[in-house]
Amino acid sequence: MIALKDILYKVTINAVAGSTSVGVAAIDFDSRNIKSGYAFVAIKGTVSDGHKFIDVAVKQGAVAVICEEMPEKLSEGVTYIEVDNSSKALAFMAANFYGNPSENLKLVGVTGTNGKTTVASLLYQLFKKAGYKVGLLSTVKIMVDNTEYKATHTTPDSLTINKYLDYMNTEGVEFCFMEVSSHGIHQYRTEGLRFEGGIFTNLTHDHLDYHNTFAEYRDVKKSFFDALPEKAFTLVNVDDKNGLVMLQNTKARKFTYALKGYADYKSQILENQFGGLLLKINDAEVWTRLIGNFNAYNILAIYATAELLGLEKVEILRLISELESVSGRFQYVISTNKITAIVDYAHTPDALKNVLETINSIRTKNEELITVVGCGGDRDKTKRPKMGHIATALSTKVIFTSDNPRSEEPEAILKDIEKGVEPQNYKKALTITDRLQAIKTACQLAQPNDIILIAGKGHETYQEIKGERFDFDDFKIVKDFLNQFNK
Ligand SMILES: CC(=O)N[C@H]1[C@@H](OP(=O)(O)OP(=O)(O)OC[C@H]2O[C@@H](n3ccc(=O)[nH]c3=O)[C@H](O)[C@@H]2O)O[C@H](CO)[C@@H](O)[C@@H]1O[C@H](C)C(=O)N[C@@H](C)C(=O)N[C@H](CCC(=O)O)C(=O)O
Ligand SMILES: Nc1ncnc2c1ncn2[C@@H]1O[C@H](COP(=O)(O)OP(=O)(O)OP(=O)(O)O)[C@@H](O)[C@H]1O
Ligand SMILES: N[C@H](CCC[C@H](N)C(=O)O)C(=O)O
Ligand SMILES: [Mg+2]
Repeated sequence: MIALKDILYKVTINAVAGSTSVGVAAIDFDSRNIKSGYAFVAIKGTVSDGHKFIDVAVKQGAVAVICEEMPEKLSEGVTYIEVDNSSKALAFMAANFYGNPSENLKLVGVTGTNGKTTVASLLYQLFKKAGYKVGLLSTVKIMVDNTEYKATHTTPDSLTINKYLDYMNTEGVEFCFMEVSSHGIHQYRTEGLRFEGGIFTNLTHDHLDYHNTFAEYRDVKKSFFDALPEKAFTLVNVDDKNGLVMLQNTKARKFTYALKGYADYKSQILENQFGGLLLKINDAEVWTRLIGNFNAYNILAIYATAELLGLEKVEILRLISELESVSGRFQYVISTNKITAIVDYAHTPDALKNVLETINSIRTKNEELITVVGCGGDRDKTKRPKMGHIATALSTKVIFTSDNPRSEEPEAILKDIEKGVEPQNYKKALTITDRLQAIKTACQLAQPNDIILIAGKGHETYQEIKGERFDFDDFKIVKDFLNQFNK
C-alpha cells in the first residue's frame, strides 16, 4: 500500500475531490482489472473512453479515480483527481509506484520505422555475451535477463514497462534495451522514463493510418529525442534525411552514424554475401554473420551504442563477430549443399520489396530465388494484389500460401493475391494453401546455391486458422525439411 499523494509526483493536477492520503494497492487503466483498493486511471482511447467506466471501476473497489473530466456524481469515500492528460498521469504514477525503476539501470530506446527489433535484440545479445545482466522490451519478446515473457506490443503501456523495469531492478539488471514505437511515444507510454540514450534508425512512410501526415509522424519521433536529458546520448543515422531533424532540439549529447555521409561513426561494406558481411567500422575490420546491407547500418548502430555505454572497442568487435541473426528478422540457415533459407517478418508490400531487393543485391543471376508468401486474413485487403505483384516480379519462383487466415477462407485470400500477378509472371507462380506443404515444396525444388525466402510470419510460433492457433514455426520447419532431404 502506498499513499496516493506519493505517486502523484510530476502529475499536472487541475482539481482534487477527497483525500490524497488514501492508500493505493495498485494502479490500472482498464475497469475490467480493477479490484478493491486500486486507483483507476480513465483514458480517452481510440475506440472507447475510460471515463464511461468510472462507475464500474468504483463498484469494483477503486478508491481513487484519475480523470480528465470530473464525473457529475462523485461517490463517497473515493478520491477524484482531475488531470490535464490521463495517459501522461498514468506514466508518472506508474514510475512513482514502482520507485522509478528506469533510474536504477541504463535504459536505451531504439526508434525508427525499420530495424528497432533487430538493433534492440542484438544489443541485448551483445551485452549478455559481454557478461552483463540485461533486459529487453521488444516486439518479439520481453527478457528480464534470462527469463522470457510474452510481448503484446512493440512498446507496452507505461504500467507494464515500469512493472518489467522493476523486475529488472530486482534481478540486478544493468542495461535495458527497448523499442520505442511512434504509437508508444504518442500515447505517453515512455513518459517519465529516464533514458541513458536514444537511437534513431530511419524513417519511411508507415503508420499513416494512425498519424495523419508524415510530418506529424516525424515530429512524434522527434519529441522522443527532445525529451532526453543532457547526460543522455542521441545516436542518429544521418544517411536518412530525417536523422539531423531528430537532433534539432535535443539537450542530449549528439552522435551520428552513416555509411554514405560524414558522421562520428562510419562504416563501409567490404564484402556482402549470404555467409555474412565484412565491414570496416572507423579504422577496424569486422566480420558479422548477419546479412543484407541494412544490417551494416544495424551493426554500426550497435557498435556505436556499445562504445557510448563504455565497452572497449576491441571487445565490441569480437562480440559483433559472434552475434546471431534475430528471430524472424532476415534469420537464415545454410544447408549442407548450400541452399540459403531466409525467414523474414515482411508482411507488407514495402517490407517484402525491401527484403527481395536486398536478397537480389547479394544473389548472382545463376541462383533461383524461391519465395513462399501469403497475407493475413481480417487485415488490410488492398495489400494482397500488391504483394502478389512484388513477389512474382522480384523472385524467380513463387509459392503463394496461407499466412494467418484468421476468420477468412484461405482460398479467397489467395485469389486476391493472385490478382496482382502480371501475365508475363504467371508461369513463375503456384499456389499451395497449406503452409507446411508450401515450405516443403520450396525445399524440394531448391538446388544447391538457390535461395528460399519465407516471408510474413517471422518470429511467430503459431498459425491462426478459424479462430484456432496451431503450433507453427517457419524457421524450425524449413530447417527440418532441408535436413530431411539431406540438403
Ligand atoms: C490504437 C492503439 O494504439 N490502441 C492502444 C490503446 O488503446 P485505445 O486507446 O484504443 O483503447 P480503447 O479501447 O479506446 O479504450 C480506452 C480506455 O478505456 C478502457 N476501458 C475499455 C473498456 C472497458 O470495459 N473498460 C475500460 O476501462 C481501456 O482500458 C482504455 O484505457 O491503448 C491500449 C493500452 O495501452 C493499447 O493496448 C492499444 O493498443 C492496441 C491493442 C494496438 O493494436 N496498438 C498497436 C497499433 C500499437 O500500439 N502498435 C505499436 C507498434 C506499431 C509498429 O511499429 O508496428 C506498438 O508499440 O505495439
Ligand atoms: N536498418 C534497417 N533498415 C531497413 N530495413 C531493415 C533494417 N533493419 C531491419 N530491416 C528489415 O525491416 C523489417 C523490420 O525489421 P525490424 O523488425 O528489426 O524492425 P522494427 O522497427 O522493429 O519493426 P516493427 O515496427 O514491425 O516492430 C524486416 O523485414 C528487416 O529485415
Ligand atoms: N501486427 C500485425 C502483424 C501481421 C503479421 C502477419 N503474419 C499476419 O498475420 O497478417 C497484425 O496482426 O496485423
Ligand atoms: Mg519491432
